[in-house]
Amino acid sequence: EPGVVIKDGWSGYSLELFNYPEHYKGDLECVYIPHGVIMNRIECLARDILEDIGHHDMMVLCVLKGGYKFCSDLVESIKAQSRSASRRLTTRVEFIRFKSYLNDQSTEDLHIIGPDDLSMLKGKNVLIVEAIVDTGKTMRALLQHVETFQPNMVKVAGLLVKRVPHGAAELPDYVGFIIPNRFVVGYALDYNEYFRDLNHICVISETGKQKYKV
Ligand SMILES: Oc1ncnc2c1N=NC2
Repeated sequence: EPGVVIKDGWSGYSLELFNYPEHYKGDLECVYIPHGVIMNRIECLARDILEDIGHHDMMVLCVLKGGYKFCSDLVESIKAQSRSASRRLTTRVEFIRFKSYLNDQSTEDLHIIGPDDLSMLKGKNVLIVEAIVDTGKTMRALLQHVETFQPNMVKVAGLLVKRVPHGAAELPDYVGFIIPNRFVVGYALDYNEYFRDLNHICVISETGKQKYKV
């Protein structure tokens, strides 16, 4: 199975059934993926990752900002499961950001902000951790960039893969959920920097879109 598939018709859970920050009352449509479901799915991904690349020291490349919660919880779960399997596994985390500059054409130019020197990746098992993959552009740009540092192996973990037209041809190696083409927030996914402090993955309401529009 490539991941938990959420169908287009999924209307999410009613907000009244869940706890979320008071200041977002009225700004959300529904709870799309509750925090507990996210966490359990992450434990499964951690187990698969450990089986595949847990025999070597691991270099985790966290794609900011959206990936910081997924990365933190995933690394914790990998460490917890490697401890209980009494494995000695060091997991180092590096952070990179993408600045997609819109030049005068409509094309975007993906520019990686982060440590210029990623030579510490040489010979290592690298795990790229992204919260959401839609077009797959950043994933491909990052894979290309990482390959130049001659890692031993590179794998990609994506919490969410969005079904978008002309979407990513290839899926990440580890997929949390495959979701419809809707704008989701929460669990570090933002809308103009809002909703990162929301634990569940939710769909933003029209009110919320207007309220936090820039
Ligand atoms: O649904 C989304 N929510 C937040 N951020 C992004 C999304 N898709 N690409 C980037």
